[in-house]
Amino acid sequence: MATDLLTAESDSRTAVAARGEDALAGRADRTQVSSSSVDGQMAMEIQPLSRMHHLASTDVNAVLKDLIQLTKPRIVVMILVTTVATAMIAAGGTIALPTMFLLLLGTGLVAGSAGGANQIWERVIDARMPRTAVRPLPSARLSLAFATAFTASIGTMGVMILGMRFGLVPALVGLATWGLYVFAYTPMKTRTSWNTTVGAIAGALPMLIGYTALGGSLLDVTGWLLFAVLGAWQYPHFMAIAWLYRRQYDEAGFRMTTTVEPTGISAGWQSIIGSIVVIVSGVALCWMNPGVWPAAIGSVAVAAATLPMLKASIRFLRQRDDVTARRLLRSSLLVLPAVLAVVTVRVFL
Ligand code: HEM
Ligand SMILES: CC(C)=CCC/C(C)=C/CC/C(C)=C/COP(=O)(O)OP(=O)(O)O
Repeated sequence: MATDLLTAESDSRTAVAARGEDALAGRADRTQVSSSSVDGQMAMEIQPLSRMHHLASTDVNAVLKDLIQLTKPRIVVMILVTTVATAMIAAGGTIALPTMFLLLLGTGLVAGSAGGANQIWERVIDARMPRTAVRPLPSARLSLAFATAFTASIGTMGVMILGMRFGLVPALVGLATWGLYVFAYTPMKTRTSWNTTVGAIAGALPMLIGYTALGGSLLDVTGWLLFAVLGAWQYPHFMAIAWLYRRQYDEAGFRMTTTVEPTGISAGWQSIIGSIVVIVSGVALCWMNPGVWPAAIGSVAVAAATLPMLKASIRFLRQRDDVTARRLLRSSLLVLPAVLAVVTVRVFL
């Protein structure tokens, strides 16, 4: 998973970026919108004229692939990992499979819709970065209308599933997260590097969807400690990315910590502080349930699980280059599930 992200910017990506800019600038004279009915659903895409023919199964697969890409699937999967943990912590026991399935479906659809709305909003600026130019909208593989209809449909379905099966609170938290991510975080990305803080709040709020869906309350300290773990984790996670893509961000016009403070010292410190807050909130979570020994063992386990990310943050601060940033990103993606596993298991001891 991490290898995809970490792959060096290739020439082909740059070429796609140029094509995407062309398409968005209306210079895509070799493209044409086509539509076809697939399993009762209208599927639309913009295809090169040379490929204009009846939609074969490969085209259907390509459209499905693009729709999945529109939802930022890797982020959604990781959000669902956090949802499983928070739901189990709130339930304090096992959860019936159909209940878990509906929770993951509802949360996944809302999160995917948020990713889609973000890509719709950023379709022009995304065409300027090799990393994002390959996305379905900047590279004109999906039409704006189809992407919008899909994003609205899955978002509505997700909120309805959460509301009807789990109640108003998780549904409203989902809606608020969507709104914060799309209407606050997304426009802030080109204005101020404080966007990361707003993004971290949006990224951490899904913790409260799973938590409130399975009986937790918004007034519980536990729910907010879970929120703090994910909120703080995003600093090392994103500072590594912000360093790796700093030139692309800068050239495209995004204001990130590493573009406004290019030495990386601020990014390094933010990663270290974020890692420490993950340990502190994780340890606090271990003490929220009775039992001194399980709490003490859990605390040591949380610290041990987060240590690779803290060490990688310190190494990055001391030697700010792509190698240390890649290690930091990789460790962040391993540390989050590990910490969540520890605090979840602790509840059952
Ligand atoms: C301030 C908040 C965050 C920012 C700015 C951020 C940004 C990013 C970016 C730019 C990528 C690269 C995507 C790509 O390769 O095109 C990424 C990857 C990823 N993010 Fe985040 N992210 C944030 C929060 C989160 C959250 C809350 C989660 C889930 C809990 C998450 C999980 C992931 C995963 C799993 C990847 C995939 C890594 C890979 O492709 O190997 N991120 N993030
Ligand atoms: C339930 C629900 C609504 C969940 C939504 C939560 C969500 C999608 C969080 C994402 C966190 C985040 C800031 C990602 C980066 O986006 P980016 O725009 O910086 O990434 P990009 O540069 O790759 O587009």
